[in-house]
Amino acid sequence: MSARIAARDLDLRIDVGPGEVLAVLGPNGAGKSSMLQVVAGLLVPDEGHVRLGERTLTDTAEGIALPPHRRGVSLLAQDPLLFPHLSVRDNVAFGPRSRGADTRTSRDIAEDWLRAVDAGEFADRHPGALSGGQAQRVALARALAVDPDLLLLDEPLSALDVDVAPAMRTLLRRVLRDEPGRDHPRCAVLVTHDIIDAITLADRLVVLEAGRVVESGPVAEVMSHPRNPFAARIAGLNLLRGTGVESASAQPEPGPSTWDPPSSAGLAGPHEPPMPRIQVDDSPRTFATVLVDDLGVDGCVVGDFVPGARAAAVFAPAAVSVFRTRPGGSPRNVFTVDIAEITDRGGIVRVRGDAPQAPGLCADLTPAAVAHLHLTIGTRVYFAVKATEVRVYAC
Ligand SMILES: Nc1ncnc2c1ncn2[C@@H]1O[C@H](COP(=O)(O)OP(=O)(O)OP(=O)(O)O)[C@@H](O)[C@H]1O
Repeated sequence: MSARIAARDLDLRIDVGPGEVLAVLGPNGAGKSSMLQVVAGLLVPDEGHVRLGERTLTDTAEGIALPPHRRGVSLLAQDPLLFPHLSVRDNVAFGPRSRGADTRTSRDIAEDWLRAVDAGEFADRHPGALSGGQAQRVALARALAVDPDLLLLDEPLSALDVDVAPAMRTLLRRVLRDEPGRDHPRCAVLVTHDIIDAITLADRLVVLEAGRVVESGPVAEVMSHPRNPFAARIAGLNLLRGTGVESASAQPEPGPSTWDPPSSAGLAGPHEPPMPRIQVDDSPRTFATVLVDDLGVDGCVVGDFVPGARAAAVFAPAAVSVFRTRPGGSPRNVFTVDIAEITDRGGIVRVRGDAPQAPGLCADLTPAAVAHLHLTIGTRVYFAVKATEVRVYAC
């Protein structure tokens, strides 16, 4: 699809491969729902097209705008939007019936899908007698009962209690991934705020910001190499962006080092060096610097890197050591940080602070290290990270 909508400052181009599940993430107002509305036929862009396989659903240049029910697309929204006066069975049978199936066949289809989403026992109830999780399962059955080629999911788990969401996620995975009896897998677009949804359900991820695609790629690739602050935040990584310069000064430090996995959560009091890293390869490392304002951040080059072009320096909060006085000695990147937030993350304490060149840098410490360093909001500290823990790439 491609869509330009001036009133929403939207200018998007997104492709989904056959059988692929695409997760769409982005901050509030980024254009995620508008994108789904364009694909579902609820919103006509100023300019653009939507194609599904061989079929054109929208083409502003050709004056084509198929109505929602003729697109072969189902939209499952946050709100199940079931018809309150119909039984669950008739809610699900409504789609096949309005596409010409007789009453008997429509009800058989409905019952098959209700069983597939573990909601067969609710067939005779009315929506008012269902819990939120049950209603959402029925809504999924209703979306699938019309056998769509494309399923659009708009935060389908966000209205569910935390204890119900995992079961719905498992169910979505089953219908998206392992669906029996379909000669070609259907594709799906999943709008979500939850990175776990993207990791567990999607093949690829796009990140929207201000109506534009700012990241796109396989989920693991985007999460390990974010190029945009929003993607870095959901990936749980620190990201600084600046200009790439070749580095003469940064030298690898002795000893094994790697990026994945980061060291134990233990790290990083002044007297507590990071745990040894697991050596994953012996290939020689190329070091480079990302110049962020007046600060050079040294790191290992991974992937593309062009001196003089924009580059990202990325490191895990677990790789950061925190000091009360500026550390000297071995070559490290050092940021002067004023602590803005200290949060408990279940045995790990995340310390977030603002450096002049980089607001919102994070370090993960043990509670003992936080106590030992007497850290509180407003404390000035120094975040240090070895060049071997920083990945540098074009962005
Ligand atoms: N009905 C509307 N009329 C005009 N502008 C709208 C309308 N709905 C949304 N917008 C604007 O379009 C832009 C994209 O909004 P959209 O709802 O698509 O974002 P979103 O990523 O889905 O946000 P959220 O995560 O908050 O649901 C925003 O600037 C928003 O204010």
